[in-house]
Amino acid sequence: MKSLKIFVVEDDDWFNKLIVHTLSLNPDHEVISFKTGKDCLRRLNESPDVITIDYRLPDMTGDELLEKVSESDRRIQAIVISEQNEIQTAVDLLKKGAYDYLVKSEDIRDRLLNTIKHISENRALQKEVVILKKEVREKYAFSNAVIGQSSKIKEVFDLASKALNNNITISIVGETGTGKENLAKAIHYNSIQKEGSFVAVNVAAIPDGLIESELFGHEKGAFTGAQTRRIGKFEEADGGTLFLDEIGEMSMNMQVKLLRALQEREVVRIGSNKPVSFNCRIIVATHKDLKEEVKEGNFREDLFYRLLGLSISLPPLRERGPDIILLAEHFARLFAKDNGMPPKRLSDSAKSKLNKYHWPGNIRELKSVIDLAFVLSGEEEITSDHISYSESENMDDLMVTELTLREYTRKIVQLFMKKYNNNTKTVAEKLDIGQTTVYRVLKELEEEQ
Ligand SMILES: Nc1ncnc2c1ncn2[C@@H]1O[C@H](COP(=O)(O)OP(=O)(O)OP(=O)(O)O)[C@@H](O)[C@H]1O
Repeated sequence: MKSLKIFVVEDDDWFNKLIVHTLSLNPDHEVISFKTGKDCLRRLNESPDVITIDYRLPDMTGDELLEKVSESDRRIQAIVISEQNEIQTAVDLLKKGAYDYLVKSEDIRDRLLNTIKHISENRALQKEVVILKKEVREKYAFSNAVIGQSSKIKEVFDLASKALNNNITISIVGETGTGKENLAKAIHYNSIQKEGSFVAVNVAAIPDGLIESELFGHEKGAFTGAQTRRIGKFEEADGGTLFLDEIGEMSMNMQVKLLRALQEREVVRIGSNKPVSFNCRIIVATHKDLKEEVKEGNFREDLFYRLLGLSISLPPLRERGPDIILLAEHFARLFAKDNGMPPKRLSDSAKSKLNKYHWPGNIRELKSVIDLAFVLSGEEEITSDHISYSESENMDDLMVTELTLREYTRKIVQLFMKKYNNNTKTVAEKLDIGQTTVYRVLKELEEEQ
């Protein structure tokens, strides 16, 4: 299939042939020629991508035809071709929506091909953007993006769903890796803000001196290094969602400016005195207890209340019961898909090991544990042998995870075996138990695997 349909409207026979010939040299172009504006309008329902319009047609002027074309379909790109180089006419036509204004000069063929090439590239990019937007939307459809069926995560879904049809500020609190940004994106792509952009700023990652310009933008020359004007994240997120991660790390000085911007719903770029209004949803996230931060004088109380909005608390993974395995299976499928590999299942021993761990790094940690297990495991199955935690399991960690006495015994024996180089005699002495007990526990562990 030809990728670009071009209508050529030109009453001069010789020039018409020249343009048609020039454009038809590219096999991707389907070129249809007309002598009058009316003939062209009659076939507009065939949805051309581009129309080249002679400025002086026998039945109407170039701008009349341009207006009719844009009224009928704004996506059609019009190139007006004129005998004379009249700047004012060119400006007027471009204002009316013409893509380009070319003069019938010697290099018209090259210039026309160049313009068509730009249009073609723009079209391809636009198509790509539409496809990508659709993909992102599918990826962040709630059921695909926020995996979980535990009662705690269901409460999160219920709360989040209340925010989809309005622009209420949302504050998400949760330990590191609990999925705060993931939830913020899912809310954005399912909300009335979804046509705008999702713009994320990690407050903790930007040095204090740069955060104002990052959020509010700056004018050219506003400070050393500001070589061009740059719009800030508030303006970038206009119509969409601004996600401020690690808000608890913001300096007091910047908190005052943020409060002012949120109250006035406008920002002032550094080096300017003209306020620019914005209209975006704000979602903030933190792993800190902001109320405590307010009490300690690290966070402004007025800003705290301004940002509180709909408050969603994301539970740590260890409190999400069945979600641990659901997520583990999800990440195993994802790893297989991303790497073009066949899927693998999780053995019962693997599931049991995953369920017993206390997950200090939450979902992010689970994802990397599963990625590694996938790589280390055999063809079809991930077993407990392939599951290893980066954090060494010391006695403190042991107590964080809730286990039965029998399971604690096994863990303790395992730890001591590691510590004393698998010397069962020393382990038995250190634990003040018989060596046969050590053997029995080790045998049980072996049988379990
Ligand atoms: N419920 C979920 N379902 C599927 N994937 C999830 C879920 N929650 C989080 N993830 C994934 O876990 C990883 C960590 O999530 P995310 O970055 O959103 O956490 P965070 O709380 O914002 O982390 P931090 O506190 O470090 O900023 C990401 O890869 C994310 O896609």
